[in-house]
Amino acid sequence: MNIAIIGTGYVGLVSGVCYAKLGHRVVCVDKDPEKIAVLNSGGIPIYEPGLKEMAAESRLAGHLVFTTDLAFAVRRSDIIMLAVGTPPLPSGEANLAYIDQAAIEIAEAMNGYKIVVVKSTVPVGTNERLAKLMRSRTIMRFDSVSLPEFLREGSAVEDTLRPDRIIVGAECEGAAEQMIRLHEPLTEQIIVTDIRSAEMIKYASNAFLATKISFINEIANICEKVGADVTKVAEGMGYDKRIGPSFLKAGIGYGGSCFPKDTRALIQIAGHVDYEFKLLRSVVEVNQDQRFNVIRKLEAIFGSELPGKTIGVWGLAFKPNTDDVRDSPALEIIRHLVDRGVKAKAYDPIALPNFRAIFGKEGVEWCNKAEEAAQGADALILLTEWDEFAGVDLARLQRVLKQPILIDGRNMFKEEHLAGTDFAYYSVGRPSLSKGVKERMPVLQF
Ligand SMILES: NC(=O)c1ccc[n+]([C@@H]2O[C@H](COP(=O)([O-])OP(=O)(O)OC[C@H]3O[C@@H](n4cnc5c(N)ncnc54)[C@H](O)[C@@H]3O)[C@@H](O)[C@H]2O)c1
Ligand SMILES: O=c1ccn([C@@H]2O[C@H](COP(=O)(O)OP(=O)(O)O[C@H]3O[C@H](CO)[C@@H](O)[C@H](O)[C@H]3O)[C@@H](O)[C@H]2O)c(=O)[nH]1
Repeated sequence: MNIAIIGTGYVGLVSGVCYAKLGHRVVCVDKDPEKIAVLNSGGIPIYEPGLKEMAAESRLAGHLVFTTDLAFAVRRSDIIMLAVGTPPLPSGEANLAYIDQAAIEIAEAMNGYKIVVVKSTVPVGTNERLAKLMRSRTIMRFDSVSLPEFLREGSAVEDTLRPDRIIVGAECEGAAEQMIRLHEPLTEQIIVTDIRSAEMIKYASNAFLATKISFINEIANICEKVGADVTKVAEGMGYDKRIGPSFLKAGIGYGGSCFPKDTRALIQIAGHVDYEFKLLRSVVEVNQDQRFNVIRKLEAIFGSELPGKTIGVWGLAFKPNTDDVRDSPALEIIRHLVDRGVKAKAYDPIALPNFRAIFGKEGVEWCNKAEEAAQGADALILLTEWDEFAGVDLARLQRVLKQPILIDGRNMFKEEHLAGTDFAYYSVGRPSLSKGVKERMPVLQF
């Protein structure tokens, strides 16, 4: 099939490369000429394991083209997929200006029948509104399809080539059939539904996963007070098939370009139909507070002496295997520490340049190596669970730090890692581990 993808960000690029891998003729369009220049020179503007090699193969086979010329891409394609951003407005609502603009440009370029597919995450009713907007700009026939995207950053290629399910929201049977044919090689779980339900499935899925995370984080906070271990609790819960083991990792709360934005947008969507989504409001509130547990632990350890201390920070990305720092909890944690007069030394294996570009404050020493960030620090906080950190020799790390204090915001280390070291170790919802490792530091109560 001939496919045009409008918006070559995360979703557009990964989808485009994967459809090309399946043998389709794909044109990826972006209005950002620098991005297209990077792609045309064989580079990849995002860090995503496996993507660069696959893109190179498909370009070589002539299946994948990158351009800024939207009209060219639309004219030569039968299926036009919208994958532009829908970032949050200050109110929390999705900003639909980019998708509206792209839809207008598509309509004005159309030279015959097209299937117009929305992959971007958009509020319920948006596909219908976009179709009206396009009909006011073209006399050409087209059908609308909502095809929400469920890929995760860091495992985006794998998620796209082996998805749990494909959701197709369509009114036109022919368009739905084309979508089934396109995705049949990937999964048997293709669910065809009406457009509004497809739009809602995306928000409901993200909101549910966010709810699981806030739930386990609250359980972790209680575990710290009652002396239970949240990792054991989550494991025990996860064996129940009705609950499942995934998304029950306690930590510093969720971040990234999707959960924070989509949970707030769903609260707004509900508000517009006069429904207060109380549960989701609490999920967001719990998540917002969870990141401050790291700071509360530092305050409990250093008391009024926290200003002036040097704190090493390991991990800036919102999760491992990505260089995306959008809504990363590390942003707020480090800004808060710097505002309190703390000197931060920060390191991330991949995301440091992106983080530094949006951090917007003085007071951080940017480090090229994990050990450099720990050197001479009064304590180390771990905010992203990169594999690199798991392999660190903690006995050596202890010698590098001014004081052997480690606050593990992701429960990365186990008792055996710490055995034989002198670390005062604090994690999330595992108080027994903290006490067992270091008697001279207090067992923190919050
Ligand atoms: N990032 C993810 O992991 C993910 C996963 C699932 C769904 N989504 C959803 O997919 C959508 C895209 O997300 P993203 O992270 O890929 O966005 P992004 O911000 O990385 O990329 C969007 C791209 O669209 C381009 N663009 C905007 N208007 C354009 C136009 N008129 N013509 C051509 N290009 C245009 C921008 O230049 C940008 O490169 C969002 O709605 C998001 O919520 C994202
Ligand atoms: O048990 C867990 C699982 C995740 N997280 C955090 O949750 C956030 C999101 O993680 P993840 O879902 O793996 O990453 P995303 O790439 O943001 O993917 C989510 O958001 C995408 C955009 O909508 C969807 O397509 C995906 O299905 C959905 O998982 C990260 O900060 C993680 O650290 C936890 O704290 N505990």
